[in-house]
Amino acid sequence: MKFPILIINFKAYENSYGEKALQLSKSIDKVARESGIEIVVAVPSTMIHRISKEVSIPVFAQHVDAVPEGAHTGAVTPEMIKEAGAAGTLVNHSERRVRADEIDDVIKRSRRLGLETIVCVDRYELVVPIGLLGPDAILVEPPELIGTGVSVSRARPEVITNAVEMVQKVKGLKLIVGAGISTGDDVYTSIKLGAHGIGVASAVMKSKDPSKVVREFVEGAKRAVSERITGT
Ligand SMILES: O=C[C@H](O)COP(=O)(O)O
Repeated sequence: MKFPILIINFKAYENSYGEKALQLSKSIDKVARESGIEIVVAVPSTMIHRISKEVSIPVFAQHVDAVPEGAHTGAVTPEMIKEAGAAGTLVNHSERRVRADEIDDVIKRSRRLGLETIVCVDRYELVVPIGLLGPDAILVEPPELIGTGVSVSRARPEVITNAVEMVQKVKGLKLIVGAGISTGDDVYTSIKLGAHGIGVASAVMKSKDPSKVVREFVEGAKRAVSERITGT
């Protein structure tokens, strides 16, 4: 992963699968290539193979099951998503919580397989304990703001500033923030406050013009980074 980063979680929206998801991924891929900003799409497991063959951006799973290979009907393991073409996986999303020992197992197995992990937590207090398990990034999202269009950067900026302080205690760990991110300004503010990127779903997936939204996000990220460089 390169930073700043935008994580676009397709969840199970009506355009998260099939031809619509493929076209959406291709349009996001184009924005990423034109802008040079890293964008990851987290897609349903059934779409990993199809999308990863057609785009150059990293394709992530939204979840994997921490079960060993064997008799586990319906399970999707880290090995399966790797073979399908995934570059990594989200872990412990608030809509798909798992136990701490499962988070640990998925992080370790993923690393052995060359998969990256982004572990979601619902509060900044978990950044250090979960970060010490060794994921590539932590995604902090207050659950009450998810899908509301009211962004964490506007409604709860202290979540970001506290998480920024915490993430510095874990060497190499990157901080992504999300919940309600809707505008380029939300992305700008999140990165200005010290996050390495943002996670988003509804603002892109429910938009009539998702590419436009993603372009606005990219502009927000670029503005924040250039101001950091110039110290403004
Ligand atoms: O994974 C993404 C988050 O749950 C954010 O969702 P949202 O952008 O719809 O608030």
